[in-house]
Amino acid sequence: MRAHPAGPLHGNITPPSAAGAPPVSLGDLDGQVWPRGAARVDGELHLAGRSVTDLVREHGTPLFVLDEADFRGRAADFREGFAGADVHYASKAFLCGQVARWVAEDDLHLDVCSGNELSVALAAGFPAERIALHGNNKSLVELALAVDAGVGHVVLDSFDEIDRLVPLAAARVAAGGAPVAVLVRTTVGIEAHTHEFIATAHEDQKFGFSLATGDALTAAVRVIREPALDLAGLHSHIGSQIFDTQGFEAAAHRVVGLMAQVEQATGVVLGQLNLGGGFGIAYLADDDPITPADVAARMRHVVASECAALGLPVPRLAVEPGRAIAGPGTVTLYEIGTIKPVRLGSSGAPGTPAVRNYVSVDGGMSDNIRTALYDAAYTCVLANRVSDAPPALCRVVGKHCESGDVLVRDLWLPSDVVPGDLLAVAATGAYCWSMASNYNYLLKPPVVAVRDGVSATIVRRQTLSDVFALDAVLSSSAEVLS
Ligand SMILES: Cc1ncc(COP(=O)(O)O)c(C=O)c1O
Ligand SMILES: N[C@@H](CCCC[NH3+])C(=O)O
Repeated sequence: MRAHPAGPLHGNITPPSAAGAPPVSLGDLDGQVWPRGAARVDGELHLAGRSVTDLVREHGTPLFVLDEADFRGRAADFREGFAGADVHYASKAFLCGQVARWVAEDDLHLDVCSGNELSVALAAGFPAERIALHGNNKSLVELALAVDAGVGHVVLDSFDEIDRLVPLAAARVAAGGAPVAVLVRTTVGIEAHTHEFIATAHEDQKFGFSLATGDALTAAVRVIREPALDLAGLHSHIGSQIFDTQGFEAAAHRVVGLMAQVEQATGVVLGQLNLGGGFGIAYLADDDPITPADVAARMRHVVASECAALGLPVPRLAVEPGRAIAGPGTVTLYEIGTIKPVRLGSSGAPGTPAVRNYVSVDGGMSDNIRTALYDAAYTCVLANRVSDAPPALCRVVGKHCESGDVLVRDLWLPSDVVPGDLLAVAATGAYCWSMASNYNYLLKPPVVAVRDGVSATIVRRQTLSDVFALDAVLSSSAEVLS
C-alpha cells in the first residue's frame, strides 16, 4: 500500500471517551450495526453479495447502498411482531418509488407527512386506503389531494386543520362519498429520552393536541360531532431513536385514558390506537435496540390492562416505524480525498504531540446532516481492504465549507489509510438521503439496491443539469452538462 506523504497517521493520542479504546480488530462488522448482508470477502466489504469496489466502479461515490433483503426483512419483523396490528412504514425516513412498491407488496401501511410524499406513494401505485397523512401544517391543497385520493386516515394536528378539512369532507359526502376517517394526534406530555430536536411528546413543541390542557378531548368531541368526519381513533408519537419501552408504555397508558374520557363525553368507543414510531437502532456496537416482538408485547400488555381497568374494548393497534426499517440496511460509501494530521498542542503522552487526524471524504453534511444537527454517532470502516496497521484516532469530515461538517466525530481507523481508499459509514438508511441538500452545490448521491449479488439503481445520482434546470440564468446552458 502506497504510504501517505504525511507519514502514517498518529495512533497514540489520548482517546476522547466517545471513541473508547481502539478495538481489537479494526474493520470488524458488528452484526447489529451493519446490514444483514454485509461481510468481508478477502478483506473487502461486500454488501448483499456485491463488492464495494465493484459498486463504486459502476456508480461512483458518494453512494448509498441499500441491502434490499435487510430493509424487507425488518419490515417483515414488524409485520410479524405486530401481527393483528397495522404497521405503517414512516416514509420520511426514506421514500422513493421502489421503496413504496416494496412496502405495498410487503403488506405494510404508509405514513406520509406532506402532499409530495403522498404524491410519490400514489405515483408508485401505493394503495391510498393504506396511507395515513400526517403534518402539523397541512395546506388546503394537501388535504384536498388526500381526500380525493381516498387515503385511509388523515391524522389531525390542529383546530385550524379541522376547519380546513371539514368543507372538503362535506363536499365528498354531498357527492355520495364516505366521511373522511381521521385520528386525533395527542401530545401526551412524555419526556422521551432522546435528542431535543427529535422528541415530540413533551408539551412545548409544535405537534398534536395537548392532553393536559384538554385540547385533545375538545378536538375529539368536535370531530365526533362533524358528520363529514369519522373519528377512527387516537394517535401518539413520542419521538425518535428511543431505546427503552417505558415512554411508549406511559404514552399508551395516557392515550387509553383519553379514549375513556371520549367515551364518557360522547358515548363513542374508539376502535384504533396508533402509538407512532421512534424505535431506536444500533448506530454503534454498544447500542442495544429492542426487537419489534418485544415492543409489541409490551404495548399490547399495557393497552390490554388499561382497557380492562377502564372497561373499554381493546382497540386495534398501529405503529409507525421509519428508522427501524430503513436505517440499518443502508451504508454510504465515500472515497477519501485528503488526510490532515492536525496538532492540538502537547496534551498527549510525554513527548507525543496530540494530533487529530482529519480524514476528508467526497460528501458530507449534504448527504448526512445528522451528525451536525443532532450530534448523532456513526461508525465507519475502511471498506476496500483490511489493514493490520496500528489504529489511529480519526475524525471523518466532509468537503463542505463548514467546520461542523463532520460525519464521524471520533473513531479508530488503520493508520495506513490513504487518499483513494473507500470508507463505508454504517446505518445511513434513515434520514440521510431524505434530508440531503445541495449545499455548496454538491449533488445528491444515488441509491443503489442490492439483492443476492444483483444491484439496481433505485434513485439515480443528481446531475448538474438537474440543478441548472432550476436556475433562470443557467437553465439555458443545462443541455451541455452531463
Ligand atoms: C408521527 C411520526 N410517526 C413516525 C415517525 C417515525 O419515527 P422513526 O423513524 O423514529 O421510527 C415520526 C418521526 O419521528 C413521526 O413524527
Ligand atoms: N430526522 C430525525 C428524525 C425525525 C423524525 C420525524 N419526526 C433524525 O434524523 O433522527
